[in-house]
Amino acid sequence: MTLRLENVSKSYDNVRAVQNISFSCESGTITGFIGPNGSGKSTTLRMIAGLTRLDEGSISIAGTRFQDLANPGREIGFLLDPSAHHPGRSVRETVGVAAIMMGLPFQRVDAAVESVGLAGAARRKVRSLSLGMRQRLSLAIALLGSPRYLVLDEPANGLDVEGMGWLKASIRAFVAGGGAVLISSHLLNELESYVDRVVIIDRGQVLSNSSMRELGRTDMTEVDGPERQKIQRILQAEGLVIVGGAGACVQPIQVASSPEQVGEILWRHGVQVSLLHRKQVESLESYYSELTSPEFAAVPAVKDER
Ligand SMILES: Nc1ncnc2c1ncn2[C@@H]1O[C@H](COP(=O)(O)OP(=O)(O)OP(=O)(O)O)[C@@H](O)[C@H]1O
Repeated sequence: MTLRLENVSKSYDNVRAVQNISFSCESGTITGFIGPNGSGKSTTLRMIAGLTRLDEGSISIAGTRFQDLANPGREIGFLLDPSAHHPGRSVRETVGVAAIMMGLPFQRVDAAVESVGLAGAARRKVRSLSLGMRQRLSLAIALLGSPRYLVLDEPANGLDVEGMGWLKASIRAFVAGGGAVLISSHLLNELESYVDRVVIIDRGQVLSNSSMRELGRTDMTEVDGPERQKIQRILQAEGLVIVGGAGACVQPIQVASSPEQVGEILWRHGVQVSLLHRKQVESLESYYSELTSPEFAAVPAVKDER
């Protein structure tokens, strides 16, 4: 059971919002989806929901395109835009409309409203709800059809401390039941405490896709030598991501890979190396900062002049 994106691209006029990205979310796992503002997260999540058309590539939910799902709300739940609900409807009516669309009995509505802690606000109009309450309402609708997948765009926005704890517990319970969750967030310290995998995106491209376990073991390598441009060119040609120190920078080149791999590649190419050592990843936030830092990030591949 997999939510799979393969070579997905999307441009708006001349903005390349998403460029050839691929990753998948397996059942029983929580995948964090992180990146700077404007890096393409919402565009990607909206493409999964069929709200934004793909230019290229494919997205499938357990092998089926979203558009082809017979009853999408029973398969995959979305929390994309908490302000999308009609402001004049009550909480109960809003969930009720969703239940009708999914072909669910109205009896499910009160339980759903209660499960997200909104029983006391069931008759309040959406326009009078706080952002955190709208997030809870959106989650009630996302979970209403007992889907197997959940896609959440910044669900923690507007939640208080208790709300954050509740959100985490809800996501964990969903995954414990065999579901798969894809969640975007800027709260990296929070995210680190409960995701299984993390996909880092910047300028529409996936920079890193690894499990938290792998990330803990992921080595950043610092490497340098008299032929710095050549080192950069060779490592990029071998598919490694340079995260800093390239070009004319005075710092060593930083590579998102192990020193063993970097050393083996450079040895194979006969390049002289003056420095090669491991730089440990301390936290998701520090790893993310290294990958996406404006001075260093997405170091463009140097042209192969050979
Ligand atoms: N409807 C649109 N029309 C034109 N450009 C758009 C549209 N939606 C997004 N973009 C552009 O696509 C790029 C990616 O935007 P997107 O909203 O996917 O980023 P994001 O990672 O979700 O950002 P944030 O963290 O700020 O929510 C940005 O350059 C944005 O300006």
